[in-house]
Amino acid sequence: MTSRLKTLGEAGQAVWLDFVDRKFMDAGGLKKLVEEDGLTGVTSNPSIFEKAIGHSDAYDDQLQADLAAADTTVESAYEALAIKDIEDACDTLRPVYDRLDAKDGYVSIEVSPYLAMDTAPTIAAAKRLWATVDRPNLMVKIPGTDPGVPAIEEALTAGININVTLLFSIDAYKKVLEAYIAALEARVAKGEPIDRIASVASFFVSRIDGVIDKKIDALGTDEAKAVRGKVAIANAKLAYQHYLEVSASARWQALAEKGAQPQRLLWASTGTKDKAYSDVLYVETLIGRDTVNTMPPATMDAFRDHGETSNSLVSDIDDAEKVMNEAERLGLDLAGVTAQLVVDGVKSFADAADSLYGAVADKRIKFLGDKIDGFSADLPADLDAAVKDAIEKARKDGWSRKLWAGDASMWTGGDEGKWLGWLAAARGEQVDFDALAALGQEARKYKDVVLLGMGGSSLGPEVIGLILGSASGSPKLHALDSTDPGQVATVADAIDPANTLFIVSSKSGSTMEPELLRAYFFARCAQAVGEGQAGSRFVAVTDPGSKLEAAAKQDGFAHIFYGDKTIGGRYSVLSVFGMVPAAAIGIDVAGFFETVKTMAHSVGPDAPPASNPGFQLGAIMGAAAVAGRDKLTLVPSPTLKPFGSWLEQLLAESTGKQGKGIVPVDLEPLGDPADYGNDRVFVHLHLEGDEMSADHAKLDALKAVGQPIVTITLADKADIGQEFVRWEIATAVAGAVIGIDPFDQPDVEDAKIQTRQLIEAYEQSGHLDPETAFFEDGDFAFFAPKPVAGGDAVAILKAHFATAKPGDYAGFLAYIEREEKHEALIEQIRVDVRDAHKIATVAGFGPRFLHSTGQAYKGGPKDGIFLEITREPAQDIAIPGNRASFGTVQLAQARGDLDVLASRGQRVLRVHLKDEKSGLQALASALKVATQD
Ligand SMILES: O=P(O)(O)OC[C@H]1O[C@](O)(CO)[C@@H](O)[C@@H]1O
Repeated sequence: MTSRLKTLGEAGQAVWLDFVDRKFMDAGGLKKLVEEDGLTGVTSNPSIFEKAIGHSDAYDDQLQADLAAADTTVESAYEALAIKDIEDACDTLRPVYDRLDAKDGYVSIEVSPYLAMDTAPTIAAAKRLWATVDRPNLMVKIPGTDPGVPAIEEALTAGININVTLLFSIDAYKKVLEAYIAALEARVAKGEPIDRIASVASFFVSRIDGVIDKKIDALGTDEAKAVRGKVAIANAKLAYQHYLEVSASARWQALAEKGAQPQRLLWASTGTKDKAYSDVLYVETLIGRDTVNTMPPATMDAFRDHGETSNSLVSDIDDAEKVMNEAERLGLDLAGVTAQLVVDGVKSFADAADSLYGAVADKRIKFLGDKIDGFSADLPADLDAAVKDAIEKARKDGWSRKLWAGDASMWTGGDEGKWLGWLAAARGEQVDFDALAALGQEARKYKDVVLLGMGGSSLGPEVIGLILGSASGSPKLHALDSTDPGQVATVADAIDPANTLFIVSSKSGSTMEPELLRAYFFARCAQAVGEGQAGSRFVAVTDPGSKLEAAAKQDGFAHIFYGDKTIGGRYSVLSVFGMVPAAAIGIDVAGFFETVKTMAHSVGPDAPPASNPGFQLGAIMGAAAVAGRDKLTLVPSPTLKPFGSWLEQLLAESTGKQGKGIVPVDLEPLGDPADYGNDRVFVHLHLEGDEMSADHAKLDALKAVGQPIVTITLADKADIGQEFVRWEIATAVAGAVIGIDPFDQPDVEDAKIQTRQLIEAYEQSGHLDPETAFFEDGDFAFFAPKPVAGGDAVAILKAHFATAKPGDYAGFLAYIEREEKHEALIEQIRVDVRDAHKIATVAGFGPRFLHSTGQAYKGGPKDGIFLEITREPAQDIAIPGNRASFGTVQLAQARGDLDVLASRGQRVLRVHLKDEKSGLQALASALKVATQD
């Protein structure tokens, strides 16, 4: 028996299938429909692929094989899967296309629904899909939105077959038909053929009744009920009347004579949703010449079973008009409904795409295995719920796309969009791999590399140097980010200036410390190799047009590497600021980016927040900070211990402002559950193979009492580059959740100004402004804007920390040399204070931390209790061209810092150690006593 579906074809209506699925096609389902039911086309949309790919394993083999061949973005991974289905469908329909001489036999694939409101990217996507599939019976589907219409016209003009989707109103349809005609006319004007350009205008039917019928039910009157289930059909019939009118016009006839194919109306959304209606309602009522009905499988089965064909589309047109008039009289607002349906349609396809891309992103990460750093989170229920809310908000607002598009509305709506150059840098686009490889070769002639820079210009490269180390035969890296005379001397003594490459690194090119350090080391180098030769051993890394660039040119530096002004210092590690020093110690930067890119692909605009490693972490950090868990406590495994110093700056400078933000806690040894309050999130960064069983036991204990623990695992230390990307994205996201601009640093500037004033006064007078200790003994002198009561050092220290309350943190700001013995003593001090007061502790060496965590201490939450530590340097170092020595500058920095901290309402006390050698030990002992009992 002939299939009833074939009778539709006889009536001039093409039967298409609104469904794609690999298993169905592999089993020959599509071919069978072509052969037995006269099927002549296939349509797909994001919801269809979401059902096919997101909920089945039929695509896993291909995805795994694709990823093994080459990693790629989520969107490309998805497209490869979808395109394979579309190509197969095109090939199955190809005999139909050939038999009907291009009049039918088409298969549609939709451009990304995220683009529905963007003309230019839609055009680009249409062209890309057309070229990739490269089959004449492909149709690219573009929404008929206002921004979609010009894209449709341009794509058609370029010779691409177009299925216009999401049409609900006759007005929108009219514009689309006009665009089709204009495109054909444009081709004729250019002398291009038009006979094989095909287009359908997909008019959605049942969705209209879905909304209108609800309104009718709400009215509840008999006259309203009389048009129930009729408005969508009437609307479609009148659209067809417009088609007929235009087809009869002279303008169309002129094109038809040149072989133009009609742009067929395609009835979409023809599955019956309301069980009260016939399951073939939206097929039987809309049968007419030169149309298409694309049906979901169930509707197709129903029609095959009991559908009746008649010339329905052109019958009862008067009735259709009456229904429309009645709808208007009843105030059903069809115009408003159809406009809203477009918005809802775009949104529902975007939602489907979120779920589809999410499924692909999750599988991609699973199949990448240990090529991508692992991530898991154990969160208490309340935080877990807040994180899920933040993720859902981010998804609904399209943050992963907004971030990459530079849309500042996800933050404060300020100038955030101008500071996103680091995204391209994460894809390796800021650096010139060949130039870096050449530098790496050149640097092999040196024994050491000394990097002079602060904050973002030194911390990232230092982390790379410490974790990855120099390649064999390449120089050793010394990052110098201090004015501490002891620290400067340590580096100066460790190197031979004649056998050293100096990298002076400053984005702004005007930061005081690298300027002074450059003056010092340039003079030493000149002394060693002769005036005029020193420049050849110096490299500058700076943003174009900076003062450092001018100085480097003047002094004949060997190279100047230029940064990107749209990247802030703390986000600059994957630009020249991190990569020049990395190259200098022999790291293969191009190879390094292979692993970095895997993470960059994972956090792209096409990775929805729930499946995006950067957003997952950022949502946790942001939601936790908002809930008062604002002390992000890093627990690194031994090899990864240096990472925190880079991370501290990123988190603190980005989020710590307007009294809000995250206070990073690095290098505080893990304690027992009783040592912590409710203000922490622990992030365990683990390199497989690193031994830390004692810490694991402690983390398990913390987990057991409901402390939030995030675990990040690296299979190889070379994968540390992925963490730069993950944390940069996460920080930007956390900033959005917290509600601040993560790219400015408003409070660091104040300490710099304060310091400059002190130094300028010194340059004039030869001494720093006098200051008076409020208490002094043989070991210490204490300074504070408000003296702390107490008869001796222990009592003063005790009184200072006695103000601690839950949620506060103690900060130890040490303007002394950063070396092992000092680090160990500071660690001891931190543990004593933490265990005594149950508060988080942070520590920084000055002036290094000023360009890093200093922002959060000044601008972030006002719950810090700071102890600043200064000392009398045993040996000071003069700076060429300056009256002030390094020791004086450092002291001025400490004083400026203290003043600004105090002015921001933080509790501050400065202890000046009289004896450089024994002073810190004496302080640790005093604090031990002060924190006992
Ligand atoms: O690279 P530059 O311009 O010398 O800045 C160094 C550091 O100083 C800061 O501006 C803070 O003082 C950081 O943001 C930056 O990373």
